[in-house]
Amino acid sequence: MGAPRGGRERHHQKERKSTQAAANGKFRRRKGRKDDEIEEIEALDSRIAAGAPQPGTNPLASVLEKEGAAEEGKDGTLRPYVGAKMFEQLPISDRTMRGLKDAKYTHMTAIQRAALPHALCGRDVLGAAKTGSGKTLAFLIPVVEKLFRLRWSNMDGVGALIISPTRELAVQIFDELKKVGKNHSLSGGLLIGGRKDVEAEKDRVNNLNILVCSPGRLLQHMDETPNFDCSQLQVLILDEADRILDMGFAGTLNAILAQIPKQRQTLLFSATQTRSVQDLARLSLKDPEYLAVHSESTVATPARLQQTAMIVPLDEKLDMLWSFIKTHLHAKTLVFLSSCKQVKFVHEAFKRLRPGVPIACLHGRMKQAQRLIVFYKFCEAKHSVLFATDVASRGLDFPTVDWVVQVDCPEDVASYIHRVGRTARYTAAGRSLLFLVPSEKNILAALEAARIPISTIKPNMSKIQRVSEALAGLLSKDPDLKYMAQRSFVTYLRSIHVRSDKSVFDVSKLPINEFALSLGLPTTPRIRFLKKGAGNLSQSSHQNVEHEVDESADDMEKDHGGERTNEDSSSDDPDSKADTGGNLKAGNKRSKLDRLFHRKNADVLSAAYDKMRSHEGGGSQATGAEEGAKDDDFLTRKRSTREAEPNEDANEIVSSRPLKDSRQPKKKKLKIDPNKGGNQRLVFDDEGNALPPLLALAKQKNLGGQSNSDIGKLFYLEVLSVIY
Ligand SMILES: Nc1ncnc2c1ncn2[C@@H]1O[C@H](COP(=O)(O)OP(=O)(O)OP(=O)(O)O)[C@@H](O)[C@H]1O
Repeated sequence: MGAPRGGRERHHQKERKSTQAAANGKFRRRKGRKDDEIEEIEALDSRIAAGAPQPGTNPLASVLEKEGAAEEGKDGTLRPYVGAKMFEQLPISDRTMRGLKDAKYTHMTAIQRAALPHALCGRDVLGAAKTGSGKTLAFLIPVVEKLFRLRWSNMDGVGALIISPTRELAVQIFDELKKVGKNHSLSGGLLIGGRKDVEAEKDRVNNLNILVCSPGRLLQHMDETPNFDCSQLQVLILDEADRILDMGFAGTLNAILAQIPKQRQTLLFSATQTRSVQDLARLSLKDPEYLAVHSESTVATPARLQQTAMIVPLDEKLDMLWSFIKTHLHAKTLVFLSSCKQVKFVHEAFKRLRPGVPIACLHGRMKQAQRLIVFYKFCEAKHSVLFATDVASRGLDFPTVDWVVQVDCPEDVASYIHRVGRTARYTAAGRSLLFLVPSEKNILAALEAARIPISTIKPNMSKIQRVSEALAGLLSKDPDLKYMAQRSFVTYLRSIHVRSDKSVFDVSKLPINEFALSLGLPTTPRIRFLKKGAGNLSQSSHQNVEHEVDESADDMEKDHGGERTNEDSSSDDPDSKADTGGNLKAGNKRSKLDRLFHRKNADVLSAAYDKMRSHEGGGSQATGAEEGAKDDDFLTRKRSTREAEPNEDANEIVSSRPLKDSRQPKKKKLKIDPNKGGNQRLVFDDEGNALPPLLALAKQKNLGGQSNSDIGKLFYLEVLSVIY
């Protein structure tokens, strides 16, 4: 039964009226929102212009009288912001402020206090600050704010490029961008090598406003993607610029710079600044503000980092590493080796020996999805050991790393600083241990000259657990493992051979036959590159010399030659160079070592070894490990060098945020807004193929209990996702 005709008509009229009223209301609300936004932008612009810091000054030197968010413009004056200590004192939008609050970012770190006032004014910045001191936010906030104040929309295309040296770092920056930008209606994308479906990216890339990229992939899009348009670009960010150059991306970077507008803002950040970065800055920055916030610091590494070195004969390195792991079963440890092949071998061999703690490896020859699985797993692990090459040394923010162990000596001081910087991040404490073979002792003087306080310690020999025999047993049963050991042996010697500073790296001083035995090899592999000019190192006189290791096999693993490729090549990775003679190039750079050592704006660290000893029982060290002894039993003090003031950084980094929070593992948030037009979330399967949207939605529902492959998928789900 229907309503009487007149009644139904009246009912429809009423419905139409209310729909129209709702539409008008919506329109008014939307218009109101727009007006509010314009008003907010005008207010921000005025405040930024009125309070701009003097060019050439460091805002850290100023102090704002009144803390907290005073009410804006009540008495007609515009609130100053130079010298601000809290984000809410800055002229930044309400949307960004809400994002920062949700992420529990309230107080700024020193580099943020120094760089943000200049960067918000649109100035170019060359920023240097210690590892773990918050450089990422120092460049992300200006990016988001600039585009917001320009009322950038999807129709405007690419407004900002953020270039990172490694894929993992790009992923991490993208995670941080999502926190800061989540309340903005800007879109962002992650463009990194190692994914097959570059075609799908090509369809979307033009609609995205902020691109976080590795250099190779970005240039690939610039060259191959029809209509890829960066002509409206407003901001360029170069994170870890010196690493981008060290990895051989100078050519790629030049090609990128040639294709973007000269009229733009450029921000360039790194914990270590080299001559090449200064050259790059001259080329790509205009009247930049040089902000080196820790240059006056008495130490160049984080204040809460306790650093030690230990002289370890080459043929005892694995015993020492094994003993360290066994005595630190309750720690989270990052172990650096110099090449992929060493990482692969040590990881595989130790895995078979079952140390009693989860172990994993990360290097540039792994498939991209696998790399991200390892990356996220290590982020979330409480007790774990990760064997890595320098692919993990820059910028990566693994939470709660207790120890960084450098089994192989870093190439230079900058490399040392970045490696140890994976621990003691933000306000956390951490420890590091450097193994040096006797002939590498000279690097200690260079580290001291670079204001790095490092104590020399010696192991407690009664705690040493030998592994060579166990390795020999494994290798005798497994030819594949034996081959890995041979290649690890050759690659290590080659890495020393190509380094130019012979006062530290002298292959002729190494006990190579003993080294081979220590890896479990019954005979010493023959090494082609040592035949000539290897000084007193004579392999041929040794009866145990084996057939030459087929180095051509190594060569076959070389990068595909170019810096750009769509596939899983290592083109975006430092390892591709490290394993294949790329060190020669790096070796040339070593002629600049002296200048590096005397660099003024490196990082900082402090921490007396005495304090380290008294630290016993704190953190998650080996206390309570059933199988192992305590670390302090294993490591004993020999000599202490310069000792820094314990709380040097206390005034520079203040946060109301509990320490625990800064060390929380990053949880991925997946948000779907089906009403959002323009940019669509792309979803890829394990092979990197794009999935239809509905299937993608179905898959996202199952992300609760993540298997390994789910974690890999998480990364792909976020490629080209929208920032809400
Ligand atoms: N203002 C802040 N308040 C609280 N935590 C912060 C703040 N700024 C940064 N952090 C946290 O400090 C840690 C280190 O920050 P970030 O990774 O940006 O350091 P970085 O200087 O870029 O280090 P690296 O030189 O190693 O790349 C991160 O976990 C980040 O979330």
